[in-house]
Amino acid sequence: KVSDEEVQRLLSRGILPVQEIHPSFAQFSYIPRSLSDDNTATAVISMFEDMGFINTYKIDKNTLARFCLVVKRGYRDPPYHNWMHAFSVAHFCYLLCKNLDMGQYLEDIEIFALFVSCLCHDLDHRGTNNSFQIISKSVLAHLYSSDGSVLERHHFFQAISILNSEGCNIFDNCSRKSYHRILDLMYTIILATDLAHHLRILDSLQKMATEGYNPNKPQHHELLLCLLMSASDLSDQTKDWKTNHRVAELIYKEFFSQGDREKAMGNTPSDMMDREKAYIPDLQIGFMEHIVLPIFQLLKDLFPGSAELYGSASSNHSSWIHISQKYRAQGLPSKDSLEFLE
Ligand SMILES: COc1ccc(Cl)c(-c2nnc3c(C)nc4ccc(C(=O)NCC(C)C)cc4n23)c1
Ligand SMILES: [Mg+2]
Ligand SMILES: [Zn+2]
Repeated sequence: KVSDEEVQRLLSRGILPVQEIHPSFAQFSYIPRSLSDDNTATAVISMFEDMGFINTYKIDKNTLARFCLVVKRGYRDPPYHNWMHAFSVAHFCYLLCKNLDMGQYLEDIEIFALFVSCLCHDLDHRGTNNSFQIISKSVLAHLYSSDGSVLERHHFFQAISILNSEGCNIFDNCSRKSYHRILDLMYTIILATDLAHHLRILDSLQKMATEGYNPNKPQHHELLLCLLMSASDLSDQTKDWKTNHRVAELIYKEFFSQGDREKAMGNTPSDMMDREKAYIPDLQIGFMEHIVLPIFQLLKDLFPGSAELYGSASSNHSSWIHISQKYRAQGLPSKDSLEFLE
């Protein structure tokens, strides 16, 4: 799938320092989606280098290059859940490591596993959610539905199968003990990307933030990894308004396609997936109030240095409220795409 020429071409220019990719590459304000697709694999290798993982885990450069290209090709091209989403999620994880003193909270191997999980967390996503797998009786549902988190289990096993393919195992030079620890961490972290899982641990997350993080508690390490993964998965919400509403357009394009398919199967889609019923501004306001803002509030409680992330998410929330009032007043149908925002 990935030729030796492609691997050599990726390595030919050597590992680019992150500053050469963009002067503000390591700032929270940087928009990873502004990078062109053919520079993303190079940027991933630069992030591995900049976080010291290539040295610490003795990663062979050819193996790393091939792994990055195979993971990139392991994504399909739905409107939202594509490689650019995975790349932006991994970039945000990199920002957290560079801007917050993560080493005071987590072991290096946990941060390493988190970054690799971000890259792999939505592998082979089809642009439909877990309930669609069940109602459509998809192959994935047949494989994993008894345990729940159908898609997330698939994403994890896709990552394992990439690691097991020729010349792609970036953990080759790790000890057996580290190898098993990394895979256990990846399983926990990728399964945690199911929003239903996040909602289940929300009380424990609030409790941890209230009593204060205790690096001596393994449970706190696991909870923090889940929180950082969810925050990274939703990091588009902490960027500028242009990114925020562009991403909303992609998500609802994906949702409405699923809704169309559910109708074609004779099923009734949820309102947020029904292009005839969805009022996007209000759906966005609800999602930000129930999911996004609480996550970045927790992050702010645990890492005061991350306050600006809550600030930008909050200002995007205000923009949606302004839009909701403005267009509701004018009675404009919301089922048109979000062009009215341009
Ligand atoms: C962290 O895992 C995921 C998985 C899939 C998606 Cl699409 C997202 C995601 N990423 N950005 C968004 C935005 C801007 N709006 C969303 C509106 C609704 C939902 C949704 O799934 N609602 C049902 C649930 C609460 C029971 C997800 C949304 N979302 C995150
Ligand atoms: Mg996912
Ligand atoms: Zn995701």
